[in-house]
Amino acid sequence: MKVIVTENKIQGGAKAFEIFEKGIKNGAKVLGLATGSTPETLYQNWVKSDLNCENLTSINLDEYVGLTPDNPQSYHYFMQKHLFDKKPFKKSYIPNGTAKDIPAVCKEYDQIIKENPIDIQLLGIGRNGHIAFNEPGTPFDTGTHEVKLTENTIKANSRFFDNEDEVPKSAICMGTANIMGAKKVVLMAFGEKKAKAIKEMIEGPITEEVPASILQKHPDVTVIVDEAAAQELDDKYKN
Ligand SMILES: N[C@@H]1[C@@H](O)[C@H](O)[C@@H](COP(=O)(O)O)O[C@@H]1O
Repeated sequence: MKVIVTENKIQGGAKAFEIFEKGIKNGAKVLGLATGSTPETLYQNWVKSDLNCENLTSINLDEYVGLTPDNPQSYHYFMQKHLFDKKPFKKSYIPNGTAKDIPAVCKEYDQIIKENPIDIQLLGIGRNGHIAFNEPGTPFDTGTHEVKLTENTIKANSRFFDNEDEVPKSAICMGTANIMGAKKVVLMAFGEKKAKAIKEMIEGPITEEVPASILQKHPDVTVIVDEAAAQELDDKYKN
């Protein structure tokens, strides 16, 4: 894995945007996109840029079950607000968390990804090492599926909701197998709360208990971390 340590998340967002911009200029057409507070600085750079996205397809990692697209906590809403309102894409896919038949939505999503292989996949990371909503213990070969969120994740994500009870208990998530199928992966992490997960992902054993550790097997991963998230890493990763 290539590790880039930046001073702070503003610089990290600028670095991540550089990678996406270069990739798109070199022909990337399908982007795997992510939500959460981490990619916000990337999207800030993106909307300020003159990059035209009208020929691009986006495929988001996940969506909460039960939240409608107009719910401000939904990932549909997040993407609209942070990117798509200002940079419309040719086609944008996000799992439908309000569908009656969730297994059918998952099957369809796997098919969408098969037909639109992801050129660059953006990721954040959870404090317990989860990527998208692939929680510890999720088999590495899983495709799109409904996930029961762990107490850990519900607690961590409750900061976006009025209270913890409002956090949905499950989500639809592109599985680890789909993430590993992307040609290139860019993972961002900022802040000391991510330091342990970053260390385990890069230096620890590859184990389903740390979902992000599978990325050690991916041939093209760039990790962008600020100094706080990099603090537990071996010095050889610090540039
Ligand atoms: N499903 C999302 C992940 O895609 C994200 O990486 C993680 C960390 O979020 P944040 O970037 O806000 O720390 O939160 C959620 O669980």
